[in-house]
Amino acid sequence: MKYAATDLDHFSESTLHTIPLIEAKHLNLSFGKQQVLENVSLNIHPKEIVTLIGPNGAGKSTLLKILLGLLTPDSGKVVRKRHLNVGFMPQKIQIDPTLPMTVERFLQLGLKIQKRGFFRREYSTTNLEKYVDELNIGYLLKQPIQQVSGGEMQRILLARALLREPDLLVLDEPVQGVDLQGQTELYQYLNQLRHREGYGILMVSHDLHIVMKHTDEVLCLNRHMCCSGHPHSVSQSKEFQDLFGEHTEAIAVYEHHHDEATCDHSHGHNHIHLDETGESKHND
Ligand SMILES: Nc1ncnc2c1ncn2[C@@H]1O[C@H](COP(=O)(O)OP(=O)(O)OP(=O)(O)O)[C@@H](O)[C@H]1O
Repeated sequence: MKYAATDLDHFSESTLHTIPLIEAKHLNLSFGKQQVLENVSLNIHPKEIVTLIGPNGAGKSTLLKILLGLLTPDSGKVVRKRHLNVGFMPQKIQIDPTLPMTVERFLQLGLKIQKRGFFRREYSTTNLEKYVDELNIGYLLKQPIQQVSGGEMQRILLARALLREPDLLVLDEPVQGVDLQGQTELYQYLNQLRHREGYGILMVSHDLHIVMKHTDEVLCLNRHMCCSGHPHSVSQSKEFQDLFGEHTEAIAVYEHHHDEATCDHSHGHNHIHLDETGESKHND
C-alpha cells in the first residue's frame, strides 16, 4: 500500500471544533501516463460547506474516492479526525431490477454503524423517523426501490447517508435530477443540518449558480487546484473566469468555453486562495 490514512488522536475535545475533520495534503495521482491530480490539498471543518467544482474529467470523483479511502494516491496523504464517521451520498447506484427490496429495507441495509470508537449499534429508529419526515419520503417506504423517480432517489440516498450520523457528509452531485424548487430546498436543508448537527459538508456540484449561494468555500479543480475561497471572490477572480469563461451560470455552459491551457499553464499551477474581500494568497 502506497499510503495509509492517519487518525489525529492527540487533540482534546475542546480543540476538536477548530481542527479539520479531514485534510488532504499535496495529493498526486496518475492513471498510467495521465496525471489526474497534481499537488491537491484541502481541508474541511465542522459546520463548513465546501463545494468542489470543475469541468468533466477534472478529477473531482477521483479526489472524492481518495478522501473516502477507496483509492490510494501516488503521493501525499489524507489526515482524518479520530474516529471520523463519513456519510456518503453517491451520484447514483445500481440496484438489480429483480431484487425485491422496499425503500424502507434499503434505508435499513448496512446501517449497523460504528460510532465513537468501539461501540457498534443499529441506526436509531427515532433518526429514521426524523429524516424520513424531513426529507418527505414517508410515502415511498413500502414502494420497491427500483420504482422511485430520480429526485426521490436523491432524497432516499441523502437519508441513508444521514442515518449514519456522520461527522462529515460527502455528496457527489446531490441535485442531479432534482427540479429547481427541490434544489433550493435541498441546499436550505443542508444549511440547516450543518448548524443543527454540526456536520462538515463536502459536495461536488455542476450548478455554479446554486453553489455560489449556498457554500462557504468553493474549490475549483482542474486536475490541480486552480483557485479556492469565498464564492463571491472566486467567481470574480481571473482564475475562475479563465476556467469557466464569462458565462458562469452553469458549468455545462462554461465547459464549451473552457481553455485548458489558460487554467493549466498560465498560472504555473499555482493555487490561488481568495478571501471574502477578494484578497489573494498564493498557496503551494
Ligand atoms: N480507474 C481509472 N482508470 C483510468 N483512468 C481513470 C480512472 N478513473 C478516472 N479516470 C480518468 O481520470 C480523469 C478524471 O476522472 P474523474 O471521474 O475524476 O473526473 P470528474 O471531474 O469527476 O469528471 P465528471 O465531471 O465528468 O464526473 C478522467 O480523464 C478519467 O477518464
